[in-house]
Amino acid sequence: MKRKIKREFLNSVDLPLFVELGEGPRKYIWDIIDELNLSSVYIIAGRTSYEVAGRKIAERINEFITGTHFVKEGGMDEVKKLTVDLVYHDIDCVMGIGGGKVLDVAKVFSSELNVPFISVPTVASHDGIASPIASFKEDGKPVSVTAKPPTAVIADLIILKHSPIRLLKSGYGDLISNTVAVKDWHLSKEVTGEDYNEISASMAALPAKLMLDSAEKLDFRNLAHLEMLVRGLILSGVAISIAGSSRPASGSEHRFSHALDYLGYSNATHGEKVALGSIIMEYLHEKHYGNGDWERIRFSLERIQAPTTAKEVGLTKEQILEALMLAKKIRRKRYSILEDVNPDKEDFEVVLTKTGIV
Ligand SMILES: NC(=O)C1=CN([C@@H]2O[C@H](COP(=O)(O)OP(=O)(O)OC[C@H]3O[C@@H](n4cnc5c(N)ncnc54)[C@H](OP(=O)(O)O)[C@@H]3O)[C@@H](O)[C@H]2O)C=CC1
Ligand SMILES: O=C(CO)COP(=O)(O)O
Ligand SMILES: [Zn+2]
Repeated sequence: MKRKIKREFLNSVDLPLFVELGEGPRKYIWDIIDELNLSSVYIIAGRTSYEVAGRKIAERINEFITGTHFVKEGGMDEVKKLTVDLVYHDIDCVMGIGGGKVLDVAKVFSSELNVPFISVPTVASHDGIASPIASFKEDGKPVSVTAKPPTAVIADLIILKHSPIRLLKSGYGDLISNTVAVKDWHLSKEVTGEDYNEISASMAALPAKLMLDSAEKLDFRNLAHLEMLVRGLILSGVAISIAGSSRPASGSEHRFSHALDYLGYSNATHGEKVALGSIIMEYLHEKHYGNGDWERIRFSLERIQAPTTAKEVGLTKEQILEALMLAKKIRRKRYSILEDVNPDKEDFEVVLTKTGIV
């Protein structure tokens, strides 16, 4: 199969210019503002994240702040309203301080204004902290929106250490899901000739492997371990920018999670859903190509006390099967183990039983 190599992206990849990750990195905010020659920073935050991190940042850079918005529902409607309200304001940077909902609004808003985006995550629940992707709901259905990646990421490990543990575990789930996403991507390269970027794939897969290798002793309240997780999520975001799509970090396991969202099933977090999907899809990769170790994924999730069964995420067997069948119909162009093996409902039932998900 002759492959079409995409070369144009080499000159046009947008990557974060500044990444500050450590204890109390907000001391660098001044320097970043100075380096970027900014004068009017617009803050987007959540009520909690503002108290946890935003207020102190605002005090530090008070003279540069031109306004603050507290995210309500999130989503494209809120971005559109902000854009209409503020398009003629003097804003030369948007700083998002918060969880995924806040960062997604800030990311897309900054893209609409075409100004730099500074990402200040207060939770590390998924790889959106440094990626060019926002994930919104429209009429209750998930939609992925592509924006510009952050110009700077300022991740304070002390704040993240005290964030809800369930969200840190979700970050772990999203990161290890890259293992499956990259296998799907590689499979597609082999079967369909899809363009594949080794650097992007490695940046996504290696931190995921490191996490899985460390699962035995992982403790997210330990700063060194937490740093490994956050670094991995940042690299995952950069891998997405390099690939020009979420391909390295979103494969069949994310399609399962999107299907659950379409159907409106489960209140599980993004990371919990993609982690469950990873067990299922890794099983298929292992069974059909001997490429994978689904038990290792399940073990690692058990080890960090994240859900590995339908019951733990409030799903029935029928709901999971329905989502798996729907996952096959979503994003069909993104060739994966689902297209390759084309499992039917009975096949999926076997997977669910063998993996102990139901
Ligand atoms: N871009 C992407 O690739 C992806 C984006 N998403 C999107 O991200 C969102 C989910 O993100 P997620 O981070 O899980 O959740 P949220 O952004 O909804 O945050 C969860 C809760 O944590 C609170 N919070 C934030 N920081 C802290 C802290 N340090 N300590 C205590 N509480 C805190 C928030 O409060 P408050 O808001 O009041 O500050 C909020 O109530 C969804 O909108 C989803 O669609 C999901 C997957 C991928
Ligand atoms: O969650 C993501 C990557 O981890 C974003 O991917 P999607 O493009 O599937 O929304
Ligand atoms: Zn994800």
